[in-house]
Amino acid sequence: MAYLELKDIRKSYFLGKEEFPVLKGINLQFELGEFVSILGESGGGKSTLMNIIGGLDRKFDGEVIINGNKLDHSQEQRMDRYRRDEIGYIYQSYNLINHLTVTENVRLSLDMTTLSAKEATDRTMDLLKRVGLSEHAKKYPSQLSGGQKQRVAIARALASDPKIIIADEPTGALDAENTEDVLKILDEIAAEGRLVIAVTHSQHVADSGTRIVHLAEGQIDGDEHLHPAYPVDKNKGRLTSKPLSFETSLSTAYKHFKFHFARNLLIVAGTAIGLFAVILFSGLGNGVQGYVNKQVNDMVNPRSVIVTQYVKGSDASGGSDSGASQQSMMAELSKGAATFKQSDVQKIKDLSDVTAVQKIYTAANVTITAGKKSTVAQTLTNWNNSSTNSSIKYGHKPGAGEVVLDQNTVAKKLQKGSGKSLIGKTVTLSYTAQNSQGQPVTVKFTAKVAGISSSSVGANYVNTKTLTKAMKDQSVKPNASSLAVTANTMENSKSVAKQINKIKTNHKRVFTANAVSSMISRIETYISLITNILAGVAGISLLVSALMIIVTMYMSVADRTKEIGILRALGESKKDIRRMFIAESLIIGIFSAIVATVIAFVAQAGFNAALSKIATYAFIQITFGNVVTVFVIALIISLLAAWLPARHAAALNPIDALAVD
Ligand SMILES: Nc1ncnc2c1ncn2[C@@H]1O[C@H](COP(=O)(O)OP(=O)(O)OP(=O)(O)O)[C@@H](O)[C@H]1O
Repeated sequence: MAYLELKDIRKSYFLGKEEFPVLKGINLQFELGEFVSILGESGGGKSTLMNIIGGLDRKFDGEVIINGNKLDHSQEQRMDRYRRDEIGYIYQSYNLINHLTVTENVRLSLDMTTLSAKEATDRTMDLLKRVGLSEHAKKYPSQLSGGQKQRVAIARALASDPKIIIADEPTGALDAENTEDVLKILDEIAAEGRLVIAVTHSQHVADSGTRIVHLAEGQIDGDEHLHPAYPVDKNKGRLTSKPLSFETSLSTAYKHFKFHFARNLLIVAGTAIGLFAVILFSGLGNGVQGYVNKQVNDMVNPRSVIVTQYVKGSDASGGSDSGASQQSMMAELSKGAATFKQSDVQKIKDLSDVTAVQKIYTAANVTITAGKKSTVAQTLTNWNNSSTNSSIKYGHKPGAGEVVLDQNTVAKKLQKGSGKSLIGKTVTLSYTAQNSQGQPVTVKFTAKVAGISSSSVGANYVNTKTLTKAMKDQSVKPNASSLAVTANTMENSKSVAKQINKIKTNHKRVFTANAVSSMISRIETYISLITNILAGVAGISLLVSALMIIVTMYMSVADRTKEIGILRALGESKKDIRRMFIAESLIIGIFSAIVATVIAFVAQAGFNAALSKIATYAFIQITFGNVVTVFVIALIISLLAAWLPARHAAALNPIDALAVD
């Protein structure tokens, strides 16, 4: 039984409906150890026949029988394996992969064998030595002569230890000396017990083999045995093939990425800008949200509910979520409203979840004098449950006979510098109020500065007893402007506010209550709205990034069409080709995400340093989660962007791909 048998092979090409028969019933038998030359006129169908034997062409009639088994083109994986195991291709135009070195070109098929990395390297070096190219191992194909390129191609064809070597005009582009070298190697290959089938126009080449088959008009018109076939050692071990691993696809993709580094760098830069925008805007959202929370929490206890007397028409929604702004709340505080009835206050105290109710007294336009300097504070409030220690920058909360002054609006005007040195000094405070007879009187008292506060609304605090005593001294009745109600938890503060708003006396609503936490939620909603708008802008740039990757991938497929043909001829499957392009796109995506993250952190440091002049707060706060999100987005974009081009590449017909110039 012949090792390779062709039975009635017929093949036609079609141009439109017109049929052009090329092979018209080829019957041939080949043995291992033969060096067969196929001679024939140009256009006679020699290459077509080789593509059929090589398992690249599937549209033909007849049978190719290898070692007793018929090739079944409907079995994609078995055909890939056939090309990997049985066939080594040598082309007239070498068909080396330009972005791989000589070693890497030869190694390609070995990556599809079960050899270990070291064994594969050793075999590669042995093959290069055999074809006399050890010294050129690290060169790229463009740095080799024609003869050297063909010897690399021979080494590559031999690498996976195939039984059949197909050489399509292997010496067509070589001078006489190189032709002799190549013929000698081909003869040695046959002598090793392989079947060498060489297509040639040259009688000299044909005479170097063991047999000459002549093809004319699509039929065999001559079959001459010059020498007997070389003997075959049937016990010789063979390499075992395996499908390409994902790591190899990844490393091939990385080599291509590196080879076109400048171009890819631009793509990475473009993609990174989109990702950078996402990461930076997310960080800005976090920072601003954190800043506002801090500001609000520093100023007022988030568990507190500020309650004022209900004035008809002043609170349209009547709900706790009406969300008073900071200014309106402070304005309410300073208004000086009608007296809270003790019985009404008791109703608040009786509510579940309420832990304390305290009156807030507010004096407006208070003149504060320290030594020879004086200034006017817009409001002065007693220290109450809604006040927070964190609003005090230096010193402590006001005890009996003590006051805390706002740093920017008061302290800095009384003392140069931070105002810290005022702590411990005594200041005089005075303001005008009405006494119980309705006459204007000046409430005046002294207090020791206990601390300096710093908040965006400029709050000055005095000890409650100290303030009420000073009022009483001038027969001014202390009227609370509002109540500071404290809920047991921040979450409950909203429901407490709702319940307070529902309190009725004689069927009339009594209070307007605003939970501080509602105010925070409202602000957070605005911030997340702005953050989302910014994310939308970033989304558009991401879309552009994705388009860039798609264009790059399509360009890459176009660039590498020939390479795809070569890899398919070497036995790579459609899946391997798809994976190679997806891997390259993933590399671009990951590089872009890394670049974006690095730039974002640099920008974060720069912006935060610049913004520290406005407030000592990190306005951009990139979290680990933001970084992870950007990497996930980058991976998704690159996968999506690679999908179509990769499918297109995998679907290419290997023969057409090889024919591309
Ligand atoms: N894809 C194709 N579509 C249409 N016709 C084709 C195609 N490929 C080859 N042919 C035609 O088939 C015939 C045989 O081509 P083939 O390349 O097999 O010849 P060849 O014997 O190898 O020629 P040469 O010695 O010049 O390389 C030629 O007439 C060619 O024009």
